[in-house]
Amino acid sequence: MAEQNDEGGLFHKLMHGLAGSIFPNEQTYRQIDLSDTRGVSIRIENLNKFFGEKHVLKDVSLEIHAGETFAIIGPSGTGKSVLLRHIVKLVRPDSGEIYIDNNPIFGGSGGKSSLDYRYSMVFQSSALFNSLSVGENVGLWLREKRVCKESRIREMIREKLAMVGLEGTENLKTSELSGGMKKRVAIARSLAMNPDLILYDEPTAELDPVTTDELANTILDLKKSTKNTTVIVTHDLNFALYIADRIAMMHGGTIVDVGTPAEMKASENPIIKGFIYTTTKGIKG
Ligand SMILES: Nc1ncnc2c1ncn2[C@@H]1O[C@H](COP(=O)(O)OP(=O)(O)OP(=O)(O)O)[C@@H](O)[C@H]1O
Repeated sequence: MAEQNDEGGLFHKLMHGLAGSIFPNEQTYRQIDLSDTRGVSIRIENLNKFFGEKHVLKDVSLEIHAGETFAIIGPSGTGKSVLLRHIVKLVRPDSGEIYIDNNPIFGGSGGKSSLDYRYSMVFQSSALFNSLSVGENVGLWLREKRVCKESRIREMIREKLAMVGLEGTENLKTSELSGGMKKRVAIARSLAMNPDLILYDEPTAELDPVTTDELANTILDLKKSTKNTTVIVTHDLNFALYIADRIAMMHGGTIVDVGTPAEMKASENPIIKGFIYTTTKGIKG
């Protein structure tokens, strides 16, 4: 499992199915203007990570622009999730740095180390609390941080559920939902904090093709109504081609290439061509 991070504890973050936020101190929570969301830029420089003898990330460098929907694709076990977890400081690199809006998050030299941006992560499992209703799950972070009055929290829960096409579901039991609905509730919960950065780890895992399409359209709709930066790790090539502004292909712990969906489809790189061929079973289109 991922390591303890230095921003308040891994358990606390995972408990909510989202990564929370990086603020210099707890007081800042009470001064948050939740209507003020921006997209953040991410610059990953020469990141290396070893697990024992295993060199999982090999000098990874990557730039993700503010407001972009960026997909990281590649076969299983190539380091996609490990890279994603570095971006939210669930894992520390052995060397290298990640800059968010030009601030080094691991405290390298040349910038402020304390940041004030909100990020949330939608985990593969959705990580909802079955004992809570849909609305209670969505409102968890807002209530815990007491960022606004209860009446506004209820309003925000309704707004976020509407954004993912689940209006009127706040009183449903979470345990009664389908996999696709759970995923959308998990997204609504992540949206509750109006994140500047939202990360998805294998969002289409365990979803059937119809539900995957619905999820893709939900994410595309969110792109129109939010300014945040979105990073998606997936091995679902078609999903990435459909929703991403740009895509990075990972293979064996390195970034093979980065480009728009059209550029990736037209790539002559044998690793990318091979991945497209195997995931589409050779079907052209
Ligand atoms: N905490 C850890 N301790 C030891 N090894 C790990 C840890 N986390 C990941 N790994 C290893 O790092 C490699 C990359 O894992 P990662 O989960 O990033 O792959 P992935 O590309 O996301 O693929 P998948 O979609 O199958 O998860 C794998 O070999 C995995 O076993």
